[in-house]
Amino acid sequence: MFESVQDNPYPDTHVLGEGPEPHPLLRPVLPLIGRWHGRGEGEYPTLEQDFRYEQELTFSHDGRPFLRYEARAWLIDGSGAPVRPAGREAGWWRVTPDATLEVVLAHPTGIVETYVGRVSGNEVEIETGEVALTPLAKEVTATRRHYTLDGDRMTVVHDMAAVGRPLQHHLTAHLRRRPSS
Ligand code: HEM
Repeated sequence: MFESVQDNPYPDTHVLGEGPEPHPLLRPVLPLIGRWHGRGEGEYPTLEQDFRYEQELTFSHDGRPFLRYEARAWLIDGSGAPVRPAGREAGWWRVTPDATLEVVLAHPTGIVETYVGRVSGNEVEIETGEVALTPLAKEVTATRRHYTLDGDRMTVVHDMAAVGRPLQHHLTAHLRRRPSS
């Protein structure tokens, strides 16, 4: 039987002050909540060329002590015109009672990462515990992300150890919080 049902009574929100009250354990990560958009630059020693990209991130919650996270990026040319879609990822940022972050991220490239990290003031740092790869995924053995928040601005630096190279810079993005709508 297909019974008629109502809208989900537990929606996510990415706007503080709208929707469910944030769980008290989310206090250290409240500044992340919102939609962010900006530009970045990337490199890796195995790549012939550096690249530029644009990226959108969303951190939202449903009143429980974790954030839902989603990010999409696309490459841009020197004039800022879109070239092609690039990295996408989605996952969950759990905040424990001692304010440790436990993060799980999944990528369409066959990579799943678990991270542990901390918030100190305006800085958030997470480092992989484990990286799982599907059979055709590129070899990634570790990654580290550093977020620096300054009100409605956020800088994200992403280092990775991949394809036989030690942990080093892959991406830096400068994002602004989008006005809530
Ligand atoms: C903003 C997000 C990202 C962008 C814009 C980006 C962009 C790129 C680009 C342009 C390349 C060169 C190959 C190609 O043209 O596709 C590349 C390679 C690569 N990226 Fe990223 N990337 C992003 C996120 C990530 C993440 C999250 C990971 C790992 C979890 C990752 C791992 C790799 C690896 C392993 C390579 C291949 C290196 C090689 O085979 O030499 N990237 N990335």
